[in-house]
Amino acid sequence: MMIETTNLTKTFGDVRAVDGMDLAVEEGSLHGFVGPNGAGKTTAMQMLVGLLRPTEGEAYIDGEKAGTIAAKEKIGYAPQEPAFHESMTAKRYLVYMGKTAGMGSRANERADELLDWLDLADAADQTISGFSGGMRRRLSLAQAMIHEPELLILDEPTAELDPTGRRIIIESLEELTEEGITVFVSSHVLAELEQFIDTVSILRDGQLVETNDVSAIQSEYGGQAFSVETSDDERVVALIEGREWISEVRIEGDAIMVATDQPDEFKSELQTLLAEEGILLEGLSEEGSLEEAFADIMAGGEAE
Ligand SMILES: Nc1ncnc2c1ncn2[C@@H]1O[C@H](COP(=O)(O)OP(=O)(O)OP(=O)(O)O)[C@@H](O)[C@H]1O
Repeated sequence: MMIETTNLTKTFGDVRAVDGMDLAVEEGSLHGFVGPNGAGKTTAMQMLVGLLRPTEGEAYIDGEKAGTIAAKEKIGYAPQEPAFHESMTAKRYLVYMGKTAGMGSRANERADELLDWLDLADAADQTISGFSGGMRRRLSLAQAMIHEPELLILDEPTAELDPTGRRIIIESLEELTEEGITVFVSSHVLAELEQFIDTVSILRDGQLVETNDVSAIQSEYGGQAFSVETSDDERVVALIEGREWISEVRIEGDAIMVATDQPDEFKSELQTLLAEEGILLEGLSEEGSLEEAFADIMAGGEAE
């Protein structure tokens, strides 16, 4: 396991910010760490990176106890509110961070690679104080990656970004999947992560509510729901019932309600079937998403 915690707990006075968390994240996975504001995500991450000491329980990073040098060397961390040396240029800052991590002359080349990768090459020689919010997030990600860590821990890397800024970060994280890096990324908006994470843990009031494959959570909580209107609803229901890309189908009023954990498959198969049968598609709208499933989990009091 890349991350393994047992009864990980942190209390601040009466507040159990993280409460008996047993978490396991496999090497190479892209793991979403999701929960509403105040759920304990930042506190848990700070224990994993060794910035906070657990009140109870333990955390291990690839077998090394969290907080030890051996564990820290494996981790790249981008905090929720990154703090930079504002008067440095982006390039100098990255090289400096690389050297601090013991990289030597390779830091220079690595900084250029990362600036390039994160669309910051043109800003390499600008001082950080003039950077926009989006540029700061990207620089923070570059900083986390400078020493080629095995595990990236990213605290809400897309928070407060405009859609373009979000897209650049998410696309960058998607690319990491191919490199086998383990990514542990938090957000309070599951929809932002669900397109690229493979496993997810959901945290509420310091406790893990659920930890599973994204696809399992999607099907457990109904997956994606669609409302479909056609010229012959009954015939369509008869045609699609029992197909492996359908979890549930029924007629509700003037529409067919469909739940599926394979929405893309569903949409393309439905269109093929309707065309073959000469049935008209009069309306197709998305009714629910993992985000709604998440809202149900949050509201459902399912914590152990
Ligand atoms: N240093 C601290 N002293 C006292 N209470 C704290 C401290 N740090 C966190 N808390 C409390 O612990 C709980 C969890 O906070 P934490 O920041 O870990 O949540 P979070 O899930 O990261 O939330 P957000 O998405 O808002 O950052 C909150 O109730 C918070 O007020």
